Amino acid sequence: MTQSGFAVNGLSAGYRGRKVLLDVSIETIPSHSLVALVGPNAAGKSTLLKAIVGLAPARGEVWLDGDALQRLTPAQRLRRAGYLPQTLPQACSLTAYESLLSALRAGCPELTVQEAEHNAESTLDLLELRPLALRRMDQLSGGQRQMVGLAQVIARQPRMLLLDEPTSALDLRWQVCVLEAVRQLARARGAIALIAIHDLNLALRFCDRVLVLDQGKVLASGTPANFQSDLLEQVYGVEGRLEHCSHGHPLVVVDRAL
Ligand SMILES: Nc1ncnc2c1ncn2[C@@H]1O[C@H](COP(=O)(O)OP(=O)(O)OP(=O)(O)O)[C@@H](O)[C@H]1O
Repeated sequence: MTQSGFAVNGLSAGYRGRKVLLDVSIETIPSHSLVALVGPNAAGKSTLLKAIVGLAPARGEVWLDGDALQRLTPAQRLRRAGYLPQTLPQACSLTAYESLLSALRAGCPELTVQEAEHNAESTLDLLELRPLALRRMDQLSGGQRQMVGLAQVIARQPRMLLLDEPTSALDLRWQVCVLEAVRQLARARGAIALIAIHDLNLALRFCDRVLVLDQGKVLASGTPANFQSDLLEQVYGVEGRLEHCSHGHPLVVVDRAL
């Protein structure tokens, strides 16, 4: 692959001989894009994100701007693709700002102090986190710590963002703020974001493409407008409908579990 963008070809991964991802391929995702990675529990979403950054053993090709990421070390991959795990950052005695700066210095040692401070401060502004800057991490709520974790990834300004359920601990307002901020990064800086997310309505509302993973395989991939309601039964085992809200956005309504 020589063009810019991100793609995966024939990626398989597993744990101790048990296969979890089976020959996953993702067509080229261009710059400026947000892609939602959806699917039921244990489908392999986290494993896919980890395999991309080299944190889960995998075979296959992962391409970013023509470079084969699988030939790089996990540390080198993490420089290109910022990864937010499902786990929250440590509840330590550092302030949110100190923890952000320290993650930034560890991840981007080439930055001067002024550059690191500038990146940290612009990230706090983007995510509206100034009010938390001087609060200790061990005195923040779970959602607040999740926001700081996201800030740690965004402040490094990676080409690609791999976010594992970045809104799972957040209330309605912060869920929207996070997705708007990631979309702004994609649109303004040309970043690519792959976001594992359970909330189909957020995925359909904010992402350019939705990738449905089920039992370790890509079952469907398309724009939100092409999302098929049959997938609700097939993948999630629920009876549901796809409606459109008064603003025209697709909306998933679940009637019952089957
Ligand atoms: N470290 C591990 N060791 C062994 N098996 C694992 C490990 N991590 C995940 N698995 C297994 O791999 C499968 C896929 O897990 P994964 O976390 O990738 O799914 P997921 O789609 O992210 O699920 P969820 O939506 O519940 O977070 C599951 O069956 C899980 O039990």
